[in-house]
Formats: sequence, C-alpha cells, structure tokens
Amino acid sequence: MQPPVSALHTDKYQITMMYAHWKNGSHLKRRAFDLYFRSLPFGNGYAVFAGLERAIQYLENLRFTEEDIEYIQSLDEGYEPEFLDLLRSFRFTGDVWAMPEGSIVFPEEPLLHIQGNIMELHLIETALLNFIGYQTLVATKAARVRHVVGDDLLLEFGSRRAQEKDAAVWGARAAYIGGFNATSNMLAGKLFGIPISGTHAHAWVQDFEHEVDAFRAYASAFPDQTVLLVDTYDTLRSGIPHAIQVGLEMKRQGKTLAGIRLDSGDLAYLSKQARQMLDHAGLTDTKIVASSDLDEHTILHLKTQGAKIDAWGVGTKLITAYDHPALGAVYKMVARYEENQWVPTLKISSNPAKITTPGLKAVYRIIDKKTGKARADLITLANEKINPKKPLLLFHPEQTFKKKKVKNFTVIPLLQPIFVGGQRVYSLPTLQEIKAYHQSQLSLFWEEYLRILNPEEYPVDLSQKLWDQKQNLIKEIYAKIKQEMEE
Ligand SMILES: Nc1ncnc2c1ncn2[C@@H]1O[C@H](COP(=O)(O)OP(=O)(O)OP(=O)(O)O)[C@@H](O)[C@H]1O
Ligand SMILES: O=P(O)(O)OC[C@H]1O[C@H](OP(=O)(O)OP(=O)(O)O)[C@H](O)[C@@H]1O
Ligand SMILES: O=C(O)c1cccnc1
Repeated sequence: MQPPVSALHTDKYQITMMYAHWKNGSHLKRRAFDLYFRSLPFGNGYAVFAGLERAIQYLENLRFTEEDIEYIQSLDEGYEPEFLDLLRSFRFTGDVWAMPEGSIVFPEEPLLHIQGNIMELHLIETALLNFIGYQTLVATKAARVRHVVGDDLLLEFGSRRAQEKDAAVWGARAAYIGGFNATSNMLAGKLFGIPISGTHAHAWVQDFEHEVDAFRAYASAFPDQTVLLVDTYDTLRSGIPHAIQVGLEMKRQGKTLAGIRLDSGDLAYLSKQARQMLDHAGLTDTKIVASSDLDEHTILHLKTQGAKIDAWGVGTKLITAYDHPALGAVYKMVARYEENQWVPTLKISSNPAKITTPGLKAVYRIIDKKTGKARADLITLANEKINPKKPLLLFHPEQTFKKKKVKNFTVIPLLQPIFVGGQRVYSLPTLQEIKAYHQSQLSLFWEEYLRILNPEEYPVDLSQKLWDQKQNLIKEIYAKIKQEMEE
C-alpha cells in the first residue's frame, strides 16, 4: 500500500467549482462522467488499460487533512468556514464502474463511468486522468515491446530516467502488466511483488585496476546470478574474453556464468560474436542481455539482423512513453440527474470527433462464436439489452453506410462495478491475475489488430438507440441556440 494521495492533487479550478456549486446550493446534484481517450498512442491498434488500482486506493482514502484545509484558507480567496467544514468531512460517496486492469481497450469507450455529486466528481478528475493516462501509456508501450520479442526475457530498467518517483514505481507495475518479466526498481518489487532483476554498472568495473578482477570479485559475491557487463573498455577484445575467463573458472567450481550484458555498439554484430565466443568456450548456457536506448523498433531491427540476444533491458523509451508522452485521456459529463431521472448531456465541438457521446452507457465486446475472436465493441444505452439470438447490425458511427450484420455471437460486458455509494464492492485482483488476464485478452483479437505497424482499426460502434440519442441531442442543442439567437 502506497501512502495516500493528497486531496490537493487536483487543479485549482476543481476546488473553485466545488465552492461555487456550494455557494449556489447545487453541490450535491447528481451527475455522471465518463473517462476515456480519443486516439491510440504509438500508432498501436489497441491500448492496455492500467491505473485502476491506484485510482481505487485514491478514492478510498480521499480526505482533506487539517493542513490541506489551512492551506486552502490561507489562499485568502474568501472560502467561507462552512465550506471548509464540508471539506473536513469530505468522503467519496459515488458509484464507479470500470474495465478491469489489463483489459484491451479502444478510443471512445468509457474506461471508467462515475456517478456522484458534482462536487466530488469535479475534485477527482485531475488525479484519475493523471494515474490512468500514464499507466495506460506505459502498459501499452510494454505490450508493443512484448509483441516483438516473443518469449524473450524483458527487464524494465527505467527508474533513473522516469519523470520522478511515482512514475518509476507505477510505471514498473504498468510495464509488468503489459508483458515485462521483471523490474530493476526495488521499491516496485517490495510494493507490488514484481520480480526484481539486475546486473551491474560500469562503475563496478572502473573501480578495479583490471577488468578481470572486477568480474571475478562480482562472481564470488553472486556465484548463482552473475551477469557481467562487458563493454566498459573493449567488448570483443577485453570484456568478453575476461567474462569467458571468469565463466570457465566458475564452471570448474560447478557454477554457471548466468549472462553477459552488452550496453553499447552494434548490438546485432556484438551479440553474434559474443554467442560464438561463449559457445566456442563451452559456455553455452550463458545468456546475452542487451540494453542501450532500446524500444520496440530497435529490438525488431536487431531481431531481423539475427541478433543473438536472450534478454532485453529497456529503460528510457518505455518509462517516459518516449514517442507519445501523453495519452490525452478526457473526463466528460454525460448525464445530469433531474426530477428522478438521468438526462443525457452533450459537449459540442467544431471538431466532430470531440463531440461527446451522451448518457449512461454500457460497453460490450462482441465475440464470434465460431472463431472465438472479437468482432467489435459496441457501446449501448445502459439499460439496452442485446439479444444474442438475433442478428446484430453494426455500423460505423461516422461513416454510417459501413455496416455489417453479425450472427452467432456472444457478448461480454466490459464495465464492472467498483464502488457503490462510496463503498468498494470490487475485490482487487492480484498483480499476477491482472497480468494473466491481459495475456488471455490478447488471444481474443486477430493479429491484424495487434501488429505494431499500421494495424487494422478495430470497430467501436454505437448501438442504433445510442446513435439516435446522440444525433437528436445535437439537433436539439442547435435548435435551442438558433432560437436563443432569434429572441
Ligand atoms: N545493429 C543495430 N541496428 C540498429 N540499431 C542498433 C544496432 N545496434 C545498436 N543499435 C541502437 O543504436 C543506438 C546506438 O546509440 P549510440 O551510438 O548513441 O550509443 P552506443 O553505441 O550505445 O554507445 P554509448 O552508449 O557509449 O554512447 C542505440 O539506440 C542502440 O539501441
Ligand atoms: O538505455 P535505457 O533503455 O534507458 O536503459 C537503461 C540504461 O541505463 C543504464 O545506463 P547509464 O545510466 O549508465 O547511462 P548510459 O545511457 O550512458 O549507459 C544502462 O546501462 C542502460 O544503458
Ligand atoms: O541492472 C541493470 O543492468 C540496470 C539497471 C538499471 C539501469 N540500467 C541497468
């Protein structure tokens, strides 16, 4: 368990809106929000949802401390004492539905749906987007790396380059969900039970007069898990020969040199040479680890060049989501509770892709019974039933002439209840279960959606009823604007 996240981990405007609602007497009005993203990162065909556990911990422990209240008071913005008292007793009281962590998810579908009073719904926006946006990015990047390495060992080495501590620790967890085998971050190991792994640094070698003495000393400290970094001086002429010398000494003592690590130069050429030299010396069980600014693209190239690399250490480009540093997730109001019923609300934008989909919704994955593969995701009204015995007509929500009829299918509801009335009703899966769930979900998708370059676009469609509701609301809003202009 991490220390609780401060209630002040939010944007100022959330607090000012809370206050303004309170002043207006509207702070307890019930509203509903969806959290989703609009486009996929890294040109990938899907994203891996992560960050839910962090979000749950945050919501469960959300409190304003006395120091938080003093700080708000010190701003001298005229917050009345009764409002500060309200903050003193603040607890999250809402209802939350979410996709399970490790889910394969797509743009426009609600990852979280939250109902509660407007005051609490404003407060939590910033933190939820912060946690889920980042962790989903890293889990997705990790899944891309996993996709290109097959069954090779993947080690997360990013802590030193992460955007501060939380990113290192939660990024290590997200990478593990997305397919990494281990992390070098001790704290992530302790907090989440992720296997930890590591070699040694150049400084270890530099600290000795002779490279071979450094290797020997390290091997004697860790005879069962020695991985020697061979590029401090000259990989082929010094590092590998010295590692072999120590590996053979270990062999005579009944031990095995576990591996060598290459951290610079032409990793394809050097790994092929290293493999030959190790094999020639009889060290066939010694593995080759590579690191050095790796990502899915470099790794794929190294593989096509026939690199003899068994394990990959990936740091900077994974933990910083280097080529797509923000998911751009959004949190939008979709309904207001008025006179005992939910009224769908909409945000219009000049960019049609940014018009929100109004109302309370459910998300289903449509699985073809014959192939066992996913055909599409379908967003429906919350209370709409899909009859799997009847053919289902799916259509593209913008290019509506693109249609297909699906028969012989099953539907999987994707959103699970997490909180009811502020109480958690969801038991947190273990990290191993989340990782295994992610793996199992991949097998529901055709390879065309999973490849890392120019994947096919997976259909996320709206049901006819939801589509109609959205169009009608757009028309209504424009009619109202026109009428108001004319008045
Ligand atoms: N055979 C290869 N094909 C494609 N890319 C490679 C190959 N070998 C290494 N790379 C990548 O090329 C880049 C090499 O970077 P660069 O030349 O800056 O550093 P380096 O060789 O690691 O040396 P140093 O770390 O000492 O600067 C790294 O991103 C590495 O992953
Ligand atoms: O390259 P990354 O994917 O970020 O992986 C982590 C890097 O961190 C370490 O290097 P170090 O901090 O010693 O610096 P370096 O980059 O100069 O090797 C390690 O030797 C890797 O090169
Ligand atoms: O254990 C390693 O080899 C390691 C750990 C962090 C960063 N670079 C390398």
